[in-house]
Amino acid sequence: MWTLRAAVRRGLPLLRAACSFREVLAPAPQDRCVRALSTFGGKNPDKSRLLSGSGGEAIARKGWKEEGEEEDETGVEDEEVEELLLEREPLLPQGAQRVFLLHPDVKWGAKKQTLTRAELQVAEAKTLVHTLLNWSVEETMIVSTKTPDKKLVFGKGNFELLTEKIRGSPQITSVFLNVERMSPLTKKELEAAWGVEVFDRFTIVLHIFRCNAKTKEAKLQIALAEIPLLRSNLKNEVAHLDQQGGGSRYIMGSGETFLQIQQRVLKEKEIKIKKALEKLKKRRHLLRSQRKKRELPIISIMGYTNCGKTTLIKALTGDAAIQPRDQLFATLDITAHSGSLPSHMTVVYVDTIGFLSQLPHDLIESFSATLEDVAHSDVIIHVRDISHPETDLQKASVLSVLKNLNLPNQLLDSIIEVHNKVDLVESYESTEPNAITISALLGHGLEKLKAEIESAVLKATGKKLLTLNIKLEGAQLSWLYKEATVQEVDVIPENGTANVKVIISNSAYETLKQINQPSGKP
Ligand SMILES: Nc1nc2c(ncn2[C@@H]2O[C@H](COP(=O)(O)OP(=O)(O)OP(=O)(O)O)[C@@H](O)[C@H]2O)c(=O)[nH]1
Ligand SMILES: [Mg+2]
Repeated sequence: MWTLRAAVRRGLPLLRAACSFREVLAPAPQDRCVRALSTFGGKNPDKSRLLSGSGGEAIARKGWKEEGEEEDETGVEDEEVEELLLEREPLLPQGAQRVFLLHPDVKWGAKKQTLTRAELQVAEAKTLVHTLLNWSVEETMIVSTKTPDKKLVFGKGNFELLTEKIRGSPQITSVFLNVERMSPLTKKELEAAWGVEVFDRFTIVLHIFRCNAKTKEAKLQIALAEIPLLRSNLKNEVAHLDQQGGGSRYIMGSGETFLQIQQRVLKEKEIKIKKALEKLKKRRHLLRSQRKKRELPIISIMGYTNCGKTTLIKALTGDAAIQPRDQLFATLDITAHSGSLPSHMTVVYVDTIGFLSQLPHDLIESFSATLEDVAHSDVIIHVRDISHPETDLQKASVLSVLKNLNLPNQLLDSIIEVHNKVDLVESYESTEPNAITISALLGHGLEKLKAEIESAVLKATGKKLLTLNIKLEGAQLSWLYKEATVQEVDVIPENGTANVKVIISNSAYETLKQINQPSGKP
């Protein structure tokens, strides 16, 4: 008796061909503008303890690249992207920064944050700062305000105290005002009063995104998200020029003012970026339908940033080339990796961008196109870092984003919730009966998870996993190869039959019975 691993024969060699993307296969280069965090909540162990991969298979490393594609068939030239990204002003100053982290706390009214506490928001803001190379938090302060929308954010008394404090602290080189977005006017006024640069959450997150984006699509999406920022900066600059009698004057011979010319240039840039993104999106749709034809089930791995999505995919696929990093927004590009389940069924795991509560709106919108792919998956795994003090809030943020993605109800109802990083919580017991507890880093709980994924895939795809006894003569076996997914064939030479393990839809199974009654048990 001999065994043929059909999954290996049929699936994986096709997929190996797709591993030519050096950009993602190569170890992630040391980013010049962001760093890996040495700790997150002070708990993450040394990365050298990551499961070492056993050389598992990886597919479609960049976007949805698959079999037979040329290195770049996206229809969007590198030069085109480079041109669109040219002349971008740095968002943050280069070199070391000692930051005064200032959190405006609204204690009541519509602007009050109900789901979180100021201390935890500050902890998240600190993690963002620590993601930046050579940046440190010099001091943190939570200051209450009733007027977060006013130009100077704080009431008169608090504002004066803050000004005195910042002006009297030469070691502070900049202020991180932990609000989602600050108007250019507020920024200008605060910087004038405090004598240092002031940044909001949007700018910091955008900077981290710029540093971590690797594919054309991610880079262009970020460039698109920057356009509103450029527009409001432009208005600000023109107001400034106007004060000096310049911005609104007509530029000789052009019939346009400086403001109009700049606005037109921005509009043209926006249109070009959208066009390029549209081309990339079409490409993704094409690849998606090719993949569907091959009937590889798709499992999307989603969750809050830094919860361990990439580490889990590494553990499930054994792919040594995957490089998780202890960093917020380490993954910005949707990538797909193949793995196999207990029955040897080959599935595709899709790594996605992590969520952050109060992620600036423009950024969410710019990434929603990439997340569209999630709607076409068969199963979603929601990974949670249960060692994080705000794990419940993180869950709520992720679920609310998922709801807004207009995913089919069936997909939403079958989310597998995974409680990761159990190794960091002593005697962890989940209160949620269906959750699966794992340590992606140490490889605990993965077999149970794989079994759960397998049954979810079979349920979602309406397929059965059967072992059929098939006569070798005749056309049954080749019919099964064509119409179903053959997992394994155990040939029994003594009676000229084979036990065939197959994943098959109900309708195909009925047809098979009519064409040629199999002589075995399901
Ligand atoms: N202790 C422990 N650390 C883990 C576990 N899983 C992941 N980590 C660590 O958590 C950090 C983040 O892991 P990633 O896999 O990059 O997280 P991610 O969700 O992909 O993050 P983003 O791509 O930034 O959204 C890394 O330092 C991992 O080593 C786990 O089970 N236990
Ligand atoms: Mg990741």
